Amino acid sequence: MVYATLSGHTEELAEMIKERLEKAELEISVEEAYEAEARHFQEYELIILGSYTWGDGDVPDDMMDLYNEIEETDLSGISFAVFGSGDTGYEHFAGAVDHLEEAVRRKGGILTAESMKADVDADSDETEELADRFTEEILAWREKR
Ligand SMILES: Cc1cc2nc3c(=O)[nH]c(=O)nc-3n(C[C@H](O)[C@H](O)[C@H](O)COP(=O)(O)O)c2cc1C
Repeated sequence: MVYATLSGHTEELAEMIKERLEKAELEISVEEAYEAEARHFQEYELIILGSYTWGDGDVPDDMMDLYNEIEETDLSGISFAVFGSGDTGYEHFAGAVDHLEEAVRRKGGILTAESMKADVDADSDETEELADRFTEEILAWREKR
């Protein structure tokens, strides 16, 4: 799992997702986006990308190097899931999630679950439910492999 966070919300989501996957006995390693390199993606069964959104629905700076690498990497056969934190008060809610999803798709990556977009102002039950759904889809995909 690779994520970018500024004020910690995306990190909280990452933690929720990690907990759930570990409960299902999956082994998961977590890195912040600035530490990660797309060329290592092929070493993993699944890559989970998480990001907050910046500017006008944009991928934030600390995700940008990785995003650009993704654009230059053949992702054929590599499996992904994407999540992010955003604010529905902005015109492009969690736009970075859409950009990452599109980049993965363009480069031939396989999206294994519907992307998860969590509103920073949502109550915690709602966010927990989103995380449940997201990880359940990932686990269902894994069962089918
Ligand atoms: C300057 C600025 C621009 C933002 N632009 C967007 C945006 O376009 N769309 C969106 O959904 N959220 C936007 N946000 C909200 C953040 O993505 C949101 O607060 C998120 O929860 C931050 O995640 P983090 O705590 O992991 O850093 C913006 C926030 C700031 C401060």
